[in-house]
Amino acid sequence: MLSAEGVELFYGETQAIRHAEMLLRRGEIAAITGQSGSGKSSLLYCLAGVVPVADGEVRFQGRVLGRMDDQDLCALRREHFGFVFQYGELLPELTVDENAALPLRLLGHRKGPALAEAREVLGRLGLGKFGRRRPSQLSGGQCQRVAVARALVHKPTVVFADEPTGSLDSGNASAVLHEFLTLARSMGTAVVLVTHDRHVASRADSLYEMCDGVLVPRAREAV
Ligand SMILES: Nc1ncnc2c1ncn2[C@@H]1O[C@H](COP(=O)(O)OP(=O)(O)OP(=O)(O)O)[C@@H](O)[C@H]1O
Repeated sequence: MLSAEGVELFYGETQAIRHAEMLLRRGEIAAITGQSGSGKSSLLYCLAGVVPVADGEVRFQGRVLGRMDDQDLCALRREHFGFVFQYGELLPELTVDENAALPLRLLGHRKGPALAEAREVLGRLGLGKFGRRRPSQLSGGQCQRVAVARALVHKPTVVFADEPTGSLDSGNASAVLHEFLTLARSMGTAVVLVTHDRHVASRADSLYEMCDGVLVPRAREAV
């Protein structure tokens, strides 16, 4: 469904990704661990078509992202991809419901049905009562759940999650991650999860380690 074939990425003289090979199947949860600065986030951006690769190809459902024009790539990302970042990156002026409904609004859904969908997903994450609050009125864990709801509300094909629980304490991180992966699995959504946390990575179907720009597949027992 999503693949990287010989992907290379440079920032000026710095080579961030060296010939990365990866295959993500429908509904698969893949985790990428590795030291700070090893290139995990950079690979995520390549896979999501956010940065153009210097060499090699990223393919999504048979289409080479690097050969698509900006408009088509944006439309593909909007429909098929979801994103969760370390700090939820919620919009402070919108309510929780409105934040979670954003991807549907960007896809052209009317406000009422989009909010109803958002409330349904928020409810599955235990936030049914918080829809009318602003993000500033939520805890860190609740904000990350809203970010998860926003990433999944449009039932994307794949969610890219960059340290989605990195800002939370370990108990909270574990709970949010469990809810995130359970919801993604129930929707058949694939996840590429970047994390420093090897325990978090052990919940994935497939594991990779990024070592100085080189992506190395790892056996589950190695974690
Ligand atoms: N915009 C940029 N311009 C120049 N160099 C960059 C840029 N972004 C990242 N880098 C460099 O590319 C390399 C990989 O960075 P990247 O953020 O992908 O690593 P990471 O494994 O995600 O790190 P962390 O776990 O700390 O987030 C690092 O050497 C970093 O300094």
